[in-house]
Amino acid sequence: MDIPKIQWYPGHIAKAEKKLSEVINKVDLVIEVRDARIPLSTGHPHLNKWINNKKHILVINRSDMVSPHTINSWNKWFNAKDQYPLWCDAKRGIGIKEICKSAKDSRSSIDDRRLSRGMRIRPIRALTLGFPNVGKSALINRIAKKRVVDSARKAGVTRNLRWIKLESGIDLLDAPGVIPPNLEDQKSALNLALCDDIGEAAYEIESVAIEFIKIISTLNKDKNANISAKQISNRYGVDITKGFKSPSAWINEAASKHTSGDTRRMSHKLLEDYRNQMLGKIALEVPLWN
Ligand SMILES: Nc1nc2c(ncn2[C@@H]2O[C@H](COP(=O)(O)OP(=O)(O)OP(=O)(O)O)[C@@H](O)[C@H]2O)c(=O)[nH]1
Repeated sequence: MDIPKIQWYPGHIAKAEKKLSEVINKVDLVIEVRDARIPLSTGHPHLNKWINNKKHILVINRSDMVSPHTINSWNKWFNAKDQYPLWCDAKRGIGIKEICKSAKDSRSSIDDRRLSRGMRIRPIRALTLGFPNVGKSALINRIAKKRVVDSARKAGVTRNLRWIKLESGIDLLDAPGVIPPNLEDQKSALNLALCDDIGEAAYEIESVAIEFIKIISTLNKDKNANISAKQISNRYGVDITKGFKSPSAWINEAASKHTSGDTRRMSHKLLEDYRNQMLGKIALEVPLWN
């Protein structure tokens, strides 16, 4: 696949990664948050190195944005790798109880570990961590049962650490840890761009929109995703299911109908509609068994 180039600054990433490791060192429990539409692209290859032997809960947020069928397939895939993700919708507060219970359950092994190292027992310290825009702040607010962090604010890891006391003997860091996007893998970078996890300055919006149409026309061959292709065809009045020439021809035709022929504006509209769930539940990644 000819994936559009997505730019980033390596120096910026190295600095952000260093800061993140410093924060991780101060906690006992890492609540890693990923995006249900792209559970692999929102996982970072260095994460295991950063979290070392700390307790780790894998949360997949935005469960409302994919189908129950997709969630089932992913569960089978993760379980086969001995991983047990907890799915949630932090916007509506679904799945939060299970995350709190899992954090509470991890207390005893963290306490035992501290005791075995001759350390005092204290409330365990937890950090939510993940790529930009996966829903970390929304999750913190749900876990804390109050608004402690602005859900759209760009939270940094540099300011003073402030802990929120939870009822269960857990102190939760009020700022999320932001993982810098891993853009070496251009396929993941494209998925992150589609889900708005990378600033628009880093990519050419029209080529990303063309890739999106390519993905939809491929998904169209899968009967479980058929609804999305129909929904998109109906919404814009340009058929993506049959008589489909090429992704750029589709964008041109849609642009002539909706944005006075402006393909850039049409690309923007298409991606915003996807991100705002106007196009149905579309998973950009599905499990691949090898
Ligand atoms: N549909 C849906 N939207 C969500 C969910 N969780 C968060 N959002 C929305 O996604 C947007 C981003 O959420 P945040 O909580 O700010 O994401 P974040 O990971 O803290 O983002 P950064 O601060 O950029 O790192 C907000 O508009 C939230 O309302 C979810 O489970 N489902």
